[in-house]
Amino acid sequence: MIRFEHVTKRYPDGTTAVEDLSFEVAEGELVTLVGPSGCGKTTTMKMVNRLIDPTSGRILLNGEDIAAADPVELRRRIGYVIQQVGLFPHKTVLENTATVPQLIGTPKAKARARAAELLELVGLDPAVYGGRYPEQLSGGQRQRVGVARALAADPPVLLMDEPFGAVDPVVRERLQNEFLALQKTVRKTILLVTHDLEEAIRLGDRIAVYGTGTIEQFAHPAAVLGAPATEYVASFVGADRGLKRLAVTPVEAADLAEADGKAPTASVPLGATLREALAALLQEDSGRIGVTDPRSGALVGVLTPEGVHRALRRAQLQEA
Ligand SMILES: Nc1ncnc2c1ncn2[C@@H]1O[C@H](COP(=O)(O)OP(=O)(O)OP(=O)(O)O)[C@@H](O)[C@H]1O
Repeated sequence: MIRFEHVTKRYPDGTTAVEDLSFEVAEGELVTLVGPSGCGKTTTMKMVNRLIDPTSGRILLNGEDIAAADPVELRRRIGYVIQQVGLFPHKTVLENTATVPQLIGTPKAKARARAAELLELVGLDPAVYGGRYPEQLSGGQRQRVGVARALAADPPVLLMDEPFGAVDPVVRERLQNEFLALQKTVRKTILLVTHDLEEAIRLGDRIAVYGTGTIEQFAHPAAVLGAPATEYVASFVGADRGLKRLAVTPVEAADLAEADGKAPTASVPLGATLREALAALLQEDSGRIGVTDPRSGALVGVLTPEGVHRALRRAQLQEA
């Protein structure tokens, strides 16, 4: 869906923001870009909707080189959510949400009906909040409006730059969870920038861990945590509670998929830690291991990297 091919961006002052980036985001996938300040995340993102053009390399959207696309037309297909939300202060919540559909010619009544639906979807009752102005909302509510507005034109692709950055940790976590539930329904192709590893792990189907201007590892969250590709990723991840969480979180029945077909060769018992399970999983070319009943030894189900990911998310929620 979104494909970077050897993309480099050098700013006129000589700063190389990103160098030789190549990666692909599949349709319906949520990829988080994580890394320290100044590593090139925002530059990567802004090249997708042509707020910035690459110095070399190319970016394909659905196989089409975006360098040939009309930027205005391109941005209609790509929703953009930024930390400072950028709501129009003199427009109501409903008007703000309906802005893009109206710009592209959706009749006013229809655009507003759709806006009300979306507000409902992001957890804001349109009857209560629709008529308010942005300054009459909390930070978290404003961010929800930002998400609703980005979804209003129903773009297949969403770019989100620290979308939950400006709120306190408790609200942030709630917004993240609501957003995950929403993504299950809308299945957009999403690139989300964050400097927060916890957020990257919780939200990402896959994570791109940035060094300086390059991606050090692009992988499933469990692989980033369990098998960091470089020393740099290991130290970035090591500073986090993620690895410790692997060591203290048990494999539960809810994390497993059904054991159909051939039984996996390796297995761990239910209740083994995620770290043990991940160690076994990383040795298995099939990408799945069996999980057995600790007493009878009977196969209970199979564990895949997605199961480890689910278990980690569960553990994070329990800690919250
Ligand atoms: N217009 C510009 N001109 C020159 N250098 C720039 C410009 N914009 C960004 N940079 C530099 O490019 C590098 C990457 O910046 P970018 O904003 O992409 O990083 P980031 O990872 O998003 O950082 P943050 O998390 O702080 O937003 C930084 O060194 C930054 O100073």
